[in-house]
Amino acid sequence: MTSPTLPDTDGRRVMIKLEHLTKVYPGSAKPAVDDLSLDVYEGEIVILVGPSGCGKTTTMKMINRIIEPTSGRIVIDDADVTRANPDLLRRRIGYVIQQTGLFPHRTLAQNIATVPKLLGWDPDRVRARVDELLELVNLDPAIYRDRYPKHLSGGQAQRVGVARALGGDPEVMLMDEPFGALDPITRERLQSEFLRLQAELHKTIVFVTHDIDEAIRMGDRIAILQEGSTIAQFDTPERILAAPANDFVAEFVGSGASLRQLGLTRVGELKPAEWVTVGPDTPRQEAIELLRRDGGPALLALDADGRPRRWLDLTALHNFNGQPLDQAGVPAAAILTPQATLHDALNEMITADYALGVAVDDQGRYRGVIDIQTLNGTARGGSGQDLR
Ligand SMILES: Nc1ncnc2c1ncn2[C@@H]1O[C@H](COP(=O)(O)OP(=O)(O)OP(=O)(O)O)[C@@H](O)[C@H]1O
Repeated sequence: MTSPTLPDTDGRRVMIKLEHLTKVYPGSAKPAVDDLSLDVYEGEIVILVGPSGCGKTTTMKMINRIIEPTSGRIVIDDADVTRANPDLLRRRIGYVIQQTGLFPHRTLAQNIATVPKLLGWDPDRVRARVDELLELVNLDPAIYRDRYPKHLSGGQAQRVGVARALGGDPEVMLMDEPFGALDPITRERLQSEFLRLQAELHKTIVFVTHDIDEAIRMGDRIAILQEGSTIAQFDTPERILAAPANDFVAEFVGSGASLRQLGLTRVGELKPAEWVTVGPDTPRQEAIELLRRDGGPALLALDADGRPRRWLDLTALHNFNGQPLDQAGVPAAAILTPQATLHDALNEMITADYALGVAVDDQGRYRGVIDIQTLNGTARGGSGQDLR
């Protein structure tokens, strides 16, 4: 696939272009998909999210031509595939669905080998690819290669579904509620695994869900659809949460939007506020004066390596009996690594002694504090960084 690029206004390459796509099922008065136009950039995950029956699956099935559009055009990698041979097209598109669609009477290796075989790869290359893909989705090939789908848990079957879709190394993946039938814990694990995989593979992905949390977690951009696959808003998760385009989107995103927004920001992205700190060898009298001058409720004692250890209030300092300062007072909880989200921060802070999170670097060294104003500022769409 070495065709000329098709830049859009941002200069990013468009990999999938839907133009005025419409589907009217025979006997239906209303289109299931009504004049949908949408661009998907190379290497991004676009989520289609919307209420049941709004036309998400119909849209996906049109992209890989399981369903023929009534009108409109589909362009993939610069080629108009609206009239391309559907069998050839499907070898270039990985398709993952909720029910996995694995062939029950074929081993997992045979399932995963489906497209590579159709592509005419030699048996050694197919075998190597199957093992590589099983490993990629965290299933040991020695154990799983010769098993049958019925021997798998839901999560494992879904992993094999992903491996099979990746078989021929397609540039485009269509994923229709791939994790929809899994319990919440398995679902979150597979979402994380898939995001890690995508960070390596950079596929262009259209992903359908009706779960807004999944959309926010997985999407580079989210198209919120109304009936007839009409786009209510097509934007990044951050902007959809911060500025819903209309009442439909606001209602769909729901009352938890502010909390969800906190899940999008990592502590490492913020400049934490300063706090008064002391080291293990700071003399007690100096610590007391520091705290009095600061007027705050407590000092943060760091150890010799600069890691936060204890909170020291005036009582703790007065009761001090000579031990190093990083062993007095109460333990510093709510320690936040750069990878922690502000949602994690809130969770920690509400049970901490001083309702403060302590931001540390990757080595656990003190960077500053995160307080409720930081969270408030982020939830309200500001920087939330000027705190005290
Ligand atoms: N084969 C079909 N024949 C006639 N109508 C259909 C057919 N398949 C889907 N529809 C109708 O088209 C509309 C869109 O259906 P579609 O399955 O695309 O929606 P969806 O958004 O994927 O829904 P869900 O989230 O429930 O899977 C619905 O009104 C549905 O009843």
